[in-house]
Amino acid sequence: MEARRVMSKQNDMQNVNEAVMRGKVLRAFAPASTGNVSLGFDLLGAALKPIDGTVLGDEVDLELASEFSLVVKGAFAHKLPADHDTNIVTRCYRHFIKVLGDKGIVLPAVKMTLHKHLPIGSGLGSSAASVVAALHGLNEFYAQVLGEVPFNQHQLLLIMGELEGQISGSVHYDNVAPCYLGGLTLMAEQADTLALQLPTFKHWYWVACYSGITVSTAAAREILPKQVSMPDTLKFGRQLAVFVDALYRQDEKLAVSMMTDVIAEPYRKSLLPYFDESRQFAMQNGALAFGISGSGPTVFAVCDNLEQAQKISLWLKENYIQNDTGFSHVCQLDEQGAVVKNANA
Ligand SMILES: Nc1ncnc2c1ncn2[C@@H]1O[C@H](COP(=O)(O)OP(=O)(O)OP(=O)(O)O)[C@@H](O)[C@H]1O
Ligand SMILES: N[C@@H](CCO)C(=O)O
Repeated sequence: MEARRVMSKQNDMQNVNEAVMRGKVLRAFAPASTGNVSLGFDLLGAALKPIDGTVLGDEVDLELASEFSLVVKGAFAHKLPADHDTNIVTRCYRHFIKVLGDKGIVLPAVKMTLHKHLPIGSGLGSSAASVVAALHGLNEFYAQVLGEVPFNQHQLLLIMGELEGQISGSVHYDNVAPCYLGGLTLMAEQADTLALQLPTFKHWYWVACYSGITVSTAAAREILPKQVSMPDTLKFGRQLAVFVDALYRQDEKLAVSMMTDVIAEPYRKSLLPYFDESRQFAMQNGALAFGISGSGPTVFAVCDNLEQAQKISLWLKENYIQNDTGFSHVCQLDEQGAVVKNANA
């Protein structure tokens, strides 16, 4: 009897909040991210933000509706399957509602609008940005209906990894974690600690150049050897450990000397026309490090000087880009990660 009274009080409260939320549109933004950062295959990732204010990430709008629907807009909307049931945003919604439904929490439906700004199969964590914007948006939207967030940060990140894994072929957090949390993140993948935020070099610029071609993450994983040699294993472990130590001690020279890729780049660069020439130009023109962003084709160059970063970005624009969908941006790390705002304002 008492439990029923509490439940009915909750329902009354939910009805009041639903009424308040009617007509309100919440917009969630999730930034582009670079996975691996050369030395941390599947374990290290960073969120990126162009310094010129360009929106580099996906946005999802949410508003109350009588039934669920998804609208897809934006520069890369036409590259996604026409059937919205296969869109990862729809899958996020259904999963989110089901997990809560299984706990007896029944929520009103939403209309979601995905603004697909990130190219698909780009190496910039495109599906991860949709997953993070959708799930963070749902969590914050329903928090306004329920009075508290349905999932805490850890629970939500677990769901993000699971959903991202459904389409990229394996669960790896190096895009969803930095995209959601911001900054540079190292995966711990423990029951109570999924990802750790690392210190960074605040004066670094990250040039990110997308060539315009598509490389599927699943295909780029398929071409990697199934075994790693003993010398490469030792080098990988040493580089990652020393890099993290160098970050904590802010030893830039040592950190930079660890930024090479023994796991993926030797195999994946064959998928990337003009990779070697681009690396050569970047390194001869002041880059501290250069590598493949995630599974490519985007490449990144790290610089400690804005002029050099701009020069490298321009050269990549003119030489690495293959078609008119490509772009190049000088970025810094996006320390905020996913954010929501009131889209009515
Ligand atoms: N909202 C979405 N955003 C991106 N991809 C989506 C989305 N919904 C469904 N997909 C599908 O998921 C797959 C994503 O493939 P993949 O993992 O290779 O790309 P990605 O996440 O864009 O890669 P990257 O991390 O390199 O940017 C594609 O087949 C794409 O059609
Ligand atoms: N760590 C993943 C990132 C995919 O964007 C990979 O390199 O396959």
